[in-house]
Amino acid sequence: MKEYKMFVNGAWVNAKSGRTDEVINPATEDVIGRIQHGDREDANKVMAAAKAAQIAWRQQTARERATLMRAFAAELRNRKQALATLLVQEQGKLLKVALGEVEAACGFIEYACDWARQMDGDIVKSDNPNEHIWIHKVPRGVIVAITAWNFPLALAARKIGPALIAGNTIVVKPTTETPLATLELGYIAEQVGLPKGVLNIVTGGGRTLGDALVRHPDTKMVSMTGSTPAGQAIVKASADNLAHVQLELGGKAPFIVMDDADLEQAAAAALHSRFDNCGQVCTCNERMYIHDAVYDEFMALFLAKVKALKVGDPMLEDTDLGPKVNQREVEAMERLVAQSVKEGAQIATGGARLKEGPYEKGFWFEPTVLTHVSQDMSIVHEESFGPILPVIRFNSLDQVIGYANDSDYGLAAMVCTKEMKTILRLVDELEAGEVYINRGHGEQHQGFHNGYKLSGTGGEDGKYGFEQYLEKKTFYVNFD
Ligand SMILES: NC(=O)C1=CN([C@@H]2O[C@H](COP(=O)(O)OP(=O)(O)OC[C@H]3O[C@@H](n4cnc5c(N)ncnc54)[C@H](OP(=O)(O)O)[C@@H]3O)[C@@H](O)[C@H]2O)C=CC1
Ligand SMILES: O=C(O)[C@@H](O)[C@@H]1OC[C@H](O)[C@H]1O
Repeated sequence: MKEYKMFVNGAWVNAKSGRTDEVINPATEDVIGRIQHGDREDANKVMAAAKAAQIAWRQQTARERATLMRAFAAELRNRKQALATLLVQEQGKLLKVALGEVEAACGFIEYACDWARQMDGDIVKSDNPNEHIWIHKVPRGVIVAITAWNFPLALAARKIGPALIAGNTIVVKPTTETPLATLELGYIAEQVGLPKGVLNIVTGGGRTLGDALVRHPDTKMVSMTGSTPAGQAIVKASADNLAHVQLELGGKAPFIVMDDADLEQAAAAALHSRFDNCGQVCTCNERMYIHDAVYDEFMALFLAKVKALKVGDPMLEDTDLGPKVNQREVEAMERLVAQSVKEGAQIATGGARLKEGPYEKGFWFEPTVLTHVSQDMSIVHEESFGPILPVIRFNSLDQVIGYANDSDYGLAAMVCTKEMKTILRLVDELEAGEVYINRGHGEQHQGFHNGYKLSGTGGEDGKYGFEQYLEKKTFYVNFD
């Protein structure tokens, strides 16, 4: 087991409180790490360090910052196996998914580095003679990054990359559930010679340390990934300093199989998009709509695939699902299934927590498919963020667009169809920021990960995500 301190101003420090928290392995319930329990006092110290460091950091050229960050990404890649193993231990994700997460983290940083010589501004003609209007893009200052437990390393890199290339400094607060791989980034910062105070990593509860960071007067932007309630609390807390807030929150993505779909392709995509990372991906297939004309054929294909899924040791190559991340989450699965059955749903497969034999320790749940589900049931509207899939039949495009939009969320949607008219209608009518046609979920760095409704605000990734780490400054230069 490893003891971690907080990485503040280039040094490893203890929390002022002297308190620590344990991190457990969700597959074994073993304690695998101990972290500092930071709080409001620690927030002031780390913000002062980040603010002081930002002056020299923004004065470096973007190319110099990118050179350092490319070295950072290269060292991250050098440590891929060890970091992936740590991600498996703290989050329970499959080793192959964890290896992909480390690569995604490298990619997020390298994508940001590509922007180093793309940052531009505007020169605009003035209405006044002998006057220029210059619109400059400048860094915001200190960025606070708050991340969730499902892809902790990638979510941190997604924010660190653009923040630092744009000339900001950053304070990262990972979730107390899965902070270890993120803390390892401090050692990489040391190794590549990132100036002190540019990257800071602190640990502690969101409602205490996180809240103090959000409220701090020197916080110029908060980029948070997590649940909708936490995101809403952050917006309220940021009102005092009016920090720019970028939120990636909950989702309830519909997976729609039209009557003209390639059913084998659709079944494979639906399976991956529900059970990837044990259903703990924000863009997962959270509710599936199957056209009446293909329902029986599709469900026979799909259920056979679900029943073949293997739940077990996430380190093993032939495992399909690891454990849920903690006790609270696996109990939430039990609650959701019980409530669904009470409301009239039927369990087509799965439905129970695994507790016997190799599952005696850990937080295991069966891959679950619910049928005879109606649109008004709670499972169709409440995010499960786990291996539970309600299935609903539909008989027209109008009906299924209405079902899909009947949600407080609007992060992602998946639609299997070959019909161009259908796809073009979805551009206009589907209330989701990210739509996948004929494939399952999986963003790319150059896209734009953008939640509608209660799924978030601001969006991140790509050109539009990078731009949010820059502020505009307009000069009216008169030379009469
Ligand atoms: N849209 C997207 O891209 C993604 C969305 N998610 C969503 O995240 C949720 C699961 O992640 P989970 O970690 O449980 O989410 P939480 O909202 O519980 O926590 C996310 C982060 O926010 C912190 N936090 C919580 N409350 C506050 C607060 N009032 N002020 C400041 N910080 C706070 C947490 O700290 P701590 O935990 O230490 O208390 C944690 O670091 C799901 O709803 C999922 O849909 C997940 C990944 C991606
Ligand atoms: O946050 C999520 O759940 C997804 O955006 C996930 O996070 C990092 C990966 O690259 C994405 O698939």
